[in-house]
Amino acid sequence: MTSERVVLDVDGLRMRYGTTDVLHDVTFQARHGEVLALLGPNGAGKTTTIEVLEGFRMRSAGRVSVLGVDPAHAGEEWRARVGVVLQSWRDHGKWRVRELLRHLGVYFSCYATDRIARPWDPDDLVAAVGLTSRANAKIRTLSGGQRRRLDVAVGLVGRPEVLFLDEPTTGFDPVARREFHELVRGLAARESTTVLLTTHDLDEAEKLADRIVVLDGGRIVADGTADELARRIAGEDEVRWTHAGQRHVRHVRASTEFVHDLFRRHGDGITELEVRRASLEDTYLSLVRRVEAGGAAG
Ligand SMILES: Nc1ncnc2c1ncn2[C@@H]1O[C@H](COP(=O)(O)OP(=O)(O)OP(=O)(O)O)[C@@H](O)[C@H]1O
Repeated sequence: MTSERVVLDVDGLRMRYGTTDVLHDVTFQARHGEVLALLGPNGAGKTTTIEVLEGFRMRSAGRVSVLGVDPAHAGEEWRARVGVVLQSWRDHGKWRVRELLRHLGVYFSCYATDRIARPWDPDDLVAAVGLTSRANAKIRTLSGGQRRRLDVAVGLVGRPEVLFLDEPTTGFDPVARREFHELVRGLAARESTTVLLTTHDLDEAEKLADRIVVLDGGRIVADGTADELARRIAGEDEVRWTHAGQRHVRHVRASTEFVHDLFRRHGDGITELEVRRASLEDTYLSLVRRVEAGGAAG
């Protein structure tokens, strides 16, 4: 459930490396408890955007506020309220999972508030990321997907109010992916955590995100719910039917009227009717092709 409070506020963000601009005037907001997915082709600027918001990169221009604070000048207290999932726990191979989480949690205890108990209890946290059976295992014995779950647990140990996830489910098997999606939805629903994630998995974006922001060539080319984007951009549904023993396929904008008309003309002669609405994948591909061809974004 989202409230009106703006937690991420990005206005006119620009990033330049040498003489190359990689982010042009990026503007978006996320509200308290909202899950926002950043989508876009390789090199679109997703990681750069998320790293500026995490306070790990200095922007070239624009205004950025995370929990009301500019990440470029934020202190320890702000950092304790922000969760970042890094892939940096590979070097702690001799540590055990619960032991590492307990150790890292100590740092957050002085940032506990009346509302937010910090740190997250290590046993509850290993359960939340599905690592209970490996809680006493040494990190070097974890599988790739289990290490990635540990990365997520490390990002969560301080019960962050905002969580940044850069391609979080790379290397997850389908079960781990499903559990991770439930974890993120649960964080947003129960803890009102605001989540910004990047992904190349359109299915993941559709399942997880309240809103999707599509970046291409450093510019925002679409911003809305998966349904809004589909309606605004792809617009065409696929209708398949059989008539007089012949299979037909048509792509139409107004499929309901088209189907009415089909039945008016052929009545019971229509069999095996299927209507497929434009998926997020159709929408995304149509959008990226349009941008590549130099057309206006939707
Ligand atoms: N340190 C850097 N110096 C120069 N150019 C950089 C640097 N980091 C990123 N870039 C460039 O900035 C652009 C955006 O990169 P970024 O990593 O943000 O894209 P991305 O959308 O996350 O891509 P991917 O999906 O491949 O991870 C790319 O053209 C990249 O080459």
